[in-house]
Amino acid sequence: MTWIQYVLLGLGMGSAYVLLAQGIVSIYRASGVVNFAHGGLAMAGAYLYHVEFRTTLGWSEVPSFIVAVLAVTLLAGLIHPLVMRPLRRSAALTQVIATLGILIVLQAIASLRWGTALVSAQPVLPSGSIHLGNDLVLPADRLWLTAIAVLVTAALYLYGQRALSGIAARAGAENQRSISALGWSPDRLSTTSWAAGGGLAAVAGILVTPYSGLNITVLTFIVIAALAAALVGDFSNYWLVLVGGLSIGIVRSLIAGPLEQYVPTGSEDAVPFFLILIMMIIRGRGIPMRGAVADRLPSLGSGRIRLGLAIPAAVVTLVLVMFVFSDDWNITIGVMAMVSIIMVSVVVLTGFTGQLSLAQYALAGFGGLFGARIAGGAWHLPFSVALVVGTIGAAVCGVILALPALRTRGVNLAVITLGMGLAVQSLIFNNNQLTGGTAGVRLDPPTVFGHNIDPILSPTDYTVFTLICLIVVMVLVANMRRGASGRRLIAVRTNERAASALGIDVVRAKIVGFAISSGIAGFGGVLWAYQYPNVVLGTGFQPMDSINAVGLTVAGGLGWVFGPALGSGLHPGGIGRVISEHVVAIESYIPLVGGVALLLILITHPDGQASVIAHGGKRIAKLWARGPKAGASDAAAADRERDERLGHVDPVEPETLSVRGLGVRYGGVVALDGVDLQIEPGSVIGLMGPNGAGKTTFIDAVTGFVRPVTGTIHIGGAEVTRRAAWRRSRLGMSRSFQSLELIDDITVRENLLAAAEEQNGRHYLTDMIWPRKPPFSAAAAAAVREFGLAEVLDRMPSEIPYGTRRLVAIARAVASSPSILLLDEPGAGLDETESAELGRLVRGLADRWGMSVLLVEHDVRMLMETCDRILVLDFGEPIFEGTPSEVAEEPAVLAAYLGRSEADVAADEQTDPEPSPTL
Ligand SMILES: Nc1ncnc2c1ncn2[C@@H]1O[C@H](COP(=O)(O)OP(=O)(O)OP(=O)(O)O)[C@@H](O)[C@H]1O
Repeated sequence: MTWIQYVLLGLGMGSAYVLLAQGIVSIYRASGVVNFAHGGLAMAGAYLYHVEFRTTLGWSEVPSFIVAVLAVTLLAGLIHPLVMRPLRRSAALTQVIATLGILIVLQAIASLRWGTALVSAQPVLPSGSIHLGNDLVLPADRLWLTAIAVLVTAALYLYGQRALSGIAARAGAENQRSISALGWSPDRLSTTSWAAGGGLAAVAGILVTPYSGLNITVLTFIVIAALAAALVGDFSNYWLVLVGGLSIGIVRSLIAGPLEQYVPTGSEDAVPFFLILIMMIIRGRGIPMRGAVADRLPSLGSGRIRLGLAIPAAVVTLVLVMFVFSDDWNITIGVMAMVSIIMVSVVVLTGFTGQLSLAQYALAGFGGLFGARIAGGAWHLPFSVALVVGTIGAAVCGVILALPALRTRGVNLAVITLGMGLAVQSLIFNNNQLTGGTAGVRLDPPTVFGHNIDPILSPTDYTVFTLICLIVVMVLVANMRRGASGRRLIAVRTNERAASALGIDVVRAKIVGFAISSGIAGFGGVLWAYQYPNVVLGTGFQPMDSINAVGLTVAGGLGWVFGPALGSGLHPGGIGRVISEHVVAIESYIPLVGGVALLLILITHPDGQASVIAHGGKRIAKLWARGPKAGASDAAAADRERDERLGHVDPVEPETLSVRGLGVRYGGVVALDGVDLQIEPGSVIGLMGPNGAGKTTFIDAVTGFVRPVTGTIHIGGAEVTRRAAWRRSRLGMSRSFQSLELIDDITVRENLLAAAEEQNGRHYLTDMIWPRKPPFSAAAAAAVREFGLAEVLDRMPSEIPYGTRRLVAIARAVASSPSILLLDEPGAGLDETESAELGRLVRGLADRWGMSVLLVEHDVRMLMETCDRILVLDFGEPIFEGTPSEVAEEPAVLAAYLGRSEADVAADEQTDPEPSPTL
């Protein structure tokens, strides 16, 4: 009986999640943005109603409710044009971070106006109990709440299905242009959805506060449950969101009730996280599907350390700290250095690897926890050991965190990591037995080489130490960026499909990215923990700190190693604290200033302060040198000469590709059925067929991007049918993509290097100490020469003409010296002369390099002139295989192209025996 009672009680809280989640989904459906500030809007509504209007002004319930909901509706309606609209062309990552910036601002305003203490609130809905018999009592307010949730769900569903503006809003999330073409203004629709979503958030906040209590963090983090519910409905299906939200409410209620004795304390807060985790494992994909839109990502620095600037800057800072500044200033600089180290972990993970984690302070906390357990408590091991153990421990935790990231990406990963941060805080950091609860763990003062650097007694020494640590971490990460491992991580961030095709083990790259980033966060966490004699994990490493860290890193420059140092100035313990103490008392305004500054920077310079400095620096250097520097051009010429010297063609390892009975289905669509093909070394086999015949699917299946339902694939004697794409690449199979899929964030040279260099896991560590920019392999150098790319090697792919980019894509596929090369419409978009030249180059790859080449092309002339044999597909089935002249005369082929019967085509042939040049 108790169980049913708890289920009924859980419906109440679950309904609040549903209301919040439906707001998130409405905003997402219209504008494509996951609003992490939704809990902040709910909080604003709740404070306005319960504190401002009901308590302070003494208004009655109805006007308080109406005005509070309208106020938040207006606020959300303004957020769109003021913040989100200017960012509509920015990276999805930037937009998510903008919503985090809004959350920071809302929290800062709420804390200034209403403080941080927990406020209890009067019930809003009619109270009383409904007796259901058998001692079952259902509080009437929960029933009301559930009814409201169901009604709102039904209303949203009907609006989305029936109302024209609802349908247009839904279409707008996917393609803003399509709805403009239909005469709707995407901006107005998005603004309306933001306003409506905000209103719903306010309703949810007002109604849920009597059960949850009210302070600035409670409602902010209820949003995690709402995000989990939204995820159940895949941010689109309102009814599934209802089921998800109610289920989370019920499970939480059961955990707080009859299941309490079986689960650790704090488990109810972890429920949404585990639900999200399960959803990800069921729904996620290892590699994104073809057609997944490559997002524009924040731009990246080159990782080059300008010694002429870096050494003087480091020396001056250290001299100032040691001999000029007071202890007070030095404490601030120490805080900024420690925060910067944790933020460098964000650069590695989000900047370089493209994984948005909102749990970096949880990882820093693990570092602090392991370090404190080793150095405090019974062990009493030295500070240096604590640093090592904290770093390694956090890196191991990061590997565990990486597991869900292997099947998800982008915003979903942000949701899951935010949930994880909260779960870690509830289950681990607030657990008395593990962390000493509010008393914390006592630590001995740190010593380095026997020298006491106690942060309380000698803060300057501790600051000098943390600054040296920051410099070392920055150098290691800059080295990594310049080395093979940096290229690999960036390839993964930019395009997982292209990375796999280059032989990069995407899974390993992500795990390593998480491990290195978490190790750095853990290292920073140990330093942070040692600031105090007693480390209290529950308050020292909070989920909101993780959000701030990402925000500040973006403000500083997510793609630059020195970005965190710039962003850390906006940290509450940073420069603002000193100004507050010595100039004007602004301490309580620092979070607000930080949040507003973040939003302004995002809108004006989405790539952060570092990008402005880096570009300004480049411009000054150019002016200074008045033209390219002699030294630089000498180096470039030397590079070129060395590449040229290597530029003779070594034949590749000869291998035959054998495909037997290949079949692929996409749901009900049979994309390929029983296709056989053999390609011998030194030959070019063409694959042709009308649009949708299955040509790209064939390449996808052979190279490991789509799993076939029937058939086998062999490279030489080795069967590879079930092997991952990157493994096939390493066995000598390379491909190009119809849509090129170049790695746009690195230069052409780095694109070729990423393909050509040996894929060795050891580089992830060695690069940090000694990054390598190896000369091109013989194959890559020959490709550069044959494809005429020497002049564009040091340019970004986006800076070179389209035709040259197509050549870069092929050169990249050739750079690893593959035995088998599959080219997917390499000539698309080229004019006749360029196509003819390309055909000759492809022929050369078979004749002189000895490759087994598959050429998919619509340009029939190029196929006829280049291929030894041609296989023709139609509706996924092989209809003919033969020499080019046999293909040109085959009625079945002409019939497939012309959409006519074979008999008609044969009859035409008799009257006009000339083969059609266009087929
Ligand atoms: N991810 C997918 N989900 C469902 N169907 C798909 C998917 N990808 C391809 N298809 C379908 O499979 C069939 C073969 O498509 P494919 O792109 O391989 O043809 P193609 O010959 O390469 O066409 P094109 O010349 O236009 O590039 C088509 O009917 C296509 O609609």
